[in-house]
Amino acid sequence: MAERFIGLMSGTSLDGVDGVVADLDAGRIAVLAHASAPFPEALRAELLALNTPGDNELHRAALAANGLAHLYADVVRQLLNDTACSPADVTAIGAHGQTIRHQPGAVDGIGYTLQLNNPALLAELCRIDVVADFRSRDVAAGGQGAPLVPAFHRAVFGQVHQTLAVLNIGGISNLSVLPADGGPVLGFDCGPGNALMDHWCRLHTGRPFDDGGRWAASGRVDPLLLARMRAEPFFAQPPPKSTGRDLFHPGWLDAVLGEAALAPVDVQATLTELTASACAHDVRLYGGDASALIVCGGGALNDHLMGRLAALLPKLTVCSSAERGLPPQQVEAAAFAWLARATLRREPGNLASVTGARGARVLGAIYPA
Ligand SMILES: Nc1ncnc2c1ncn2[C@@H]1O[C@H](COP(=O)(O)OP(=O)(O)OP(=O)(O)O)[C@@H](O)[C@H]1O
Ligand SMILES: CC(=O)N[C@H]1[C@@H]2OC[C@@H](O2)[C@@H](O)[C@@H]1O[C@H](C)C(=O)O
Repeated sequence: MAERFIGLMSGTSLDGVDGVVADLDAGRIAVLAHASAPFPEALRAELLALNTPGDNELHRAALAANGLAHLYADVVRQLLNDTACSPADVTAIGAHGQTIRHQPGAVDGIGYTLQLNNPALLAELCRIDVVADFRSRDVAAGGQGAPLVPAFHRAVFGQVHQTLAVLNIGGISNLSVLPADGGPVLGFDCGPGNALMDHWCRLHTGRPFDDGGRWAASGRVDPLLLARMRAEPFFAQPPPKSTGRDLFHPGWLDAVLGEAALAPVDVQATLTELTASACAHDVRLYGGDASALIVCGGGALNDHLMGRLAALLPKLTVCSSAERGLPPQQVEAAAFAWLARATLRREPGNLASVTGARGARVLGAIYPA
C-alpha cells in the first residue's frame, strides 16, 4: 500500500530548498505537490561561508542548521497546506541537509561528508518523523557517500529494453547509467554543474543565475581557457568519484583564469561549455548503448546548456525529465522522500556499484516525531 512521504533537498547550488510530498510504494511514485523556498540572503551567505574554513565554525554551523530547519519547516507547512494533509497523514520526512564539506576517504582513509541539519528541531516543529544524515553510513563503509540518486533514477526512469542515462545538473553534475538488462548501475559526479556559472553570473550581472543561459549564449567560448579547465585531474579520474564546492569553488576559477583578460560574457560562455563538454564526455565514455539522456536539476531549465548537450551528443535523444513524468526541480527532493522510505523499511539506499562502498547499507538516522 502506498504511503505518503515528504522529501526536502537543499543542494550545492545554494539557491534554496525544494520539497515534494509524494505517495510511494514499491515501484511507483506519485508527486502530489512541489514547493520551494529561497534562502534568506544572510543564511545563504553563512552557508556559503561555512564551505571554507573560518572562525568559530562549530557555533556558526549549529546556528545555521537551526535556520535551515526553520526554512525546511516552512516548506513542509506549505506542502501540507497545498495538499490539505495533516502531519499524521505523512509517514516521514526525508531531509538531506546542506552539504558544507565533502571529503570521503580524506586524511585517515575514511574521511567524512558533512550535511548541516537539525533533524531534531525539524521533528519538533513539524511533528512528523524525520530521516536525515543519508550519506555518512556509505562513507563509513568505504564509499563516496554520493551520488545517492542513481538508485532512485533506476526506480523511476529505468527501462527493461533500453539503456538510459540520467544527468542531474545542480550545483555539481552527476550521471547515472541504467543498463537495459538490469545490470549494475553506474553513477558518479561529472564535475561542476551550475555552481561556477551562478557565481560568475552573480559577480558580473548581480543576477543569481543565467536565465535560460541567454548571457552565455551571447558570448564566445575561449578554447584555451576551456582546455585549462578541462585539465583539472578530477575530470580524468575513473569512478567511483564525487566532488563538491571543496574543489570547484571561486578560487579554482580564479586560478584557471590567471591573468587572462577575457570579457566576462566569454567566461560565462566557457563555463557553460565546461559543464556541457565534461558531462557529454562522460556520457560518451560510460553511457554504453544508452539511447537517451534524461536531464534533471535546475540545469535542465538552461536552454543554451541543453542545446549544447544535444549538439555534443548527436546520437542520443536529450530531453528534460519532465518528458518522463518528473519535472527537473522535483527529482532530488523526490529521491530523498524515496530514500526515507527505504530507511524506515530497513532497505539499503546506496548502490555499492556507484559509491564504491563495501556493500549495500541502510542509510540515515531516524528522529521520531
Ligand atoms: N531558468 C533557468 N535558467 C538557467 N538556469 C536555471 C534556471 N532555473 C534554475 N537554474 C539553475 O539551477 C540551479 C538550481 O538547481 P538545483 O535546484 O537542481 O540545484 P541543487 O539542488 O542546489 O543542486 P545539487 O544537485 O548540486 O544538489 C540554479 O542555481 C540555477 O543555476
Ligand atoms: C555530497 C553532496 O551533497 N553531493 C551532492 C552534490 O550535488 C550533486 C552531486 O554533488 C551529487 O553527488 C550529490 O547530490 C545528489 C542528490 C546525490 O547524492 O545523488
